[in-house]
Order: sequence, then C-alpha cells, then structure tokens
Amino acid sequence: METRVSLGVKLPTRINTENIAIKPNSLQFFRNHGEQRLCQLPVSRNLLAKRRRVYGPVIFKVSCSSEHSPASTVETRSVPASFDESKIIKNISEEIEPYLNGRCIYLVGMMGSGKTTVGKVLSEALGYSFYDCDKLIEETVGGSTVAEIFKLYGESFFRENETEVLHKLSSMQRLVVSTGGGAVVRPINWRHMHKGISVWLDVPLEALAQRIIADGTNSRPLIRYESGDPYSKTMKRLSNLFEERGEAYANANVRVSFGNIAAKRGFKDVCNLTPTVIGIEVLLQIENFLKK
Ligand SMILES: Nc1ncnc2c1ncn2[C@@H]1O[C@H](COP(=O)(O)OP(=O)(O)OP(=O)(O)O)[C@@H](O)[C@H]1O
Ligand SMILES: O=C(O)C1=C[C@@H](O)[C@@H](O)[C@H](O)C1
Repeated sequence: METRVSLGVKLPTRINTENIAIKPNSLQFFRNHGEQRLCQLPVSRNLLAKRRRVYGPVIFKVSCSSEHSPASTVETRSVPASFDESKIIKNISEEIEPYLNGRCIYLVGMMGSGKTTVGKVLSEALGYSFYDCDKLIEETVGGSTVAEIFKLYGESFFRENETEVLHKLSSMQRLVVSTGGGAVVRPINWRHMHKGISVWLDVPLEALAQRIIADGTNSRPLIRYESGDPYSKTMKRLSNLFEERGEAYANANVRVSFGNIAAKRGFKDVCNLTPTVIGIEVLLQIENFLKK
C-alpha cells in the first residue's frame, strides 16, 4: 500500500487548554491509511551468508575529502555519501526489504543523534515513507513548533500527543519513523514501537553536544540555557537526560553504536561517519536481529 503522504498536511485541530487530549478529528490524517495487518514470512537464516556471497565482505569507503564524487541526494553538514556507499545501501536494502514484511522501522536516540537525517537515507534506500514524530505533532497541534508547544502547553501535553502519533503510526506499514528523543520514557510508546523494529542510534554525548550547539538550542526546549559556556551547559544537560533514559533506549531491538562503527572503520572520531554509512550499519544490525 502506498503510504507516501506530504508532511505538510494541515489538521483542523484547535488547542483547548482545558482538555489536553488530542481531538479525534485531528487524527484524520492517519485514518486515511486504514488498518493494516502484518503478515509473517519466514526469515532466511542464510540471509547474511547469501549477501556475503553476492557482494563479498562489506568494505566501506567513507569519503573524507572531495576526491570522491558525491552521488547521494542526501545533504547534511557531514561528508556526502560516495557513489559506492549509495550503491551498497541500495543493494543491502533490496535484499533485506522482503524480510521486513512491511514492518516499520522506529529510530530512537538522544536529540541530535541523527534520527531524522539517517531516517531519510534509510527510507529512500528501502522505498519506505519517512515520518518525523516531532513534525507530525507540530502539524497535529496546528502548526506550533515543538518549542512553542512546550512553552504554551507544557511537556505532558507534548508527551500525550507524541503517544497518540506513535499509536496511529503503529497501524501503518513500510515507514521509517524518526521518534522524539524522549519517546522512549513512556512504556506505552514501546507497545506501539514494538509492532515494528526499533533501532537505537547510540551516539557519544560529546558529538551530540557539538551538533546541538551548531544547530542552536532554539528548537530543543529541554537543552536551553540562559548563560554560561555552551559546551559545558549542553554536556551537563545531555548527561542528566542520558542518565534518566539510558535504560529506556536499551529497550530497542537493535543498538547501533557510533563508537563501534568508527572503531570498525578505523576512525578516531564519529563525526567522520556519513549518514549513509550509518544507514548501512543500521540495516546490517537489523539483518542480525531478523536472523535471531
Ligand atoms: N552523520 C552525520 N554527520 C554529521 N552531521 C550529522 C549527521 N547526522 C546528523 N547530523 C546533523 O546533526 C544535527 C541533528 O541531526 P538530526 O536532526 O537528524 O537528529 P535527530 O536525532 O532527528 O534530532 P532531534 O531528536 O533533536 O530532532 C543536524 O544538524 C544534522 O544535520
Ligand atoms: O529529548 C527530548 O525529550 C526531546 C527531543 C526532541 O526530539 C523533541 O521531541 C522534544 O524537544 C523533546
């Protein structure tokens, strides 16, 4: 079933501060997709072996200079994907996709971990639709930004809407979903996400702090600080959040450790990993999970 729908859908929702539950008509967007059923197909135990036979050992070329001609459509501040990376992710996607049986992929992780950036790469490679929960909440709440929602209605209102969005997404198929950084804290959200395959993008806090400072903290209300050194303030906030949430992230079916990928590829710094290389690693880890 085709589920590619513009994220620009405007929903006829009004915020009523006396009633923080989402209004039923605000979920029209999801109803159009109807109920979908997952069917089970046997997972080939030889999937990995078969792929190795076809492609040989996976050797990634991570382009760190302009000598590789970029062929990817994905643009971030990181090095663009090389032609080789783009080809590898496409090939692995084509091989794994039938074994997903349409199950959605939920990306979880701290804010700034690359759920949106990597999610778009993955959805393109798999031919899945991409949804960003934060964006859906913003649309559902009538166009306010996440920061405005936090300020006007409070975090618990945001979390209610987050759960409702995940609930609706969980009835759909063939999606890559970028969840909000805090979606993991509510057990009910896991009930929804476990209908698909959840992947934790585990990024060192130092790298997260650098990205968040580069982006600016305006869109991340839980990180805002009034004064002081941006790096130490951001690190402190991230450390506290991670202490609260570390165990919750570990509920994910699959963990993709950026530190491990960098070590495997011989990089000292995780900032050299392109979204496509991370996407490839996500697919390889999903493949391992499916074989279990
Ligand atoms: N592999 C990468 N290399 C370099 N920069 C990256 C990479 N992945 C993401 N970024 C950058 O890091 C920032 C955060 O990425 P992104 O928005 O994808 O994270 P997120 O997990 O969706 O964040 P949030 O949960 O706060 O919405 C963005 O500026 C993005 O361009
Ligand atoms: O880590 C968090 O709790 C959040 C992360 C963002 O994606 C947003 O969902 C919101 O800013 C909260």
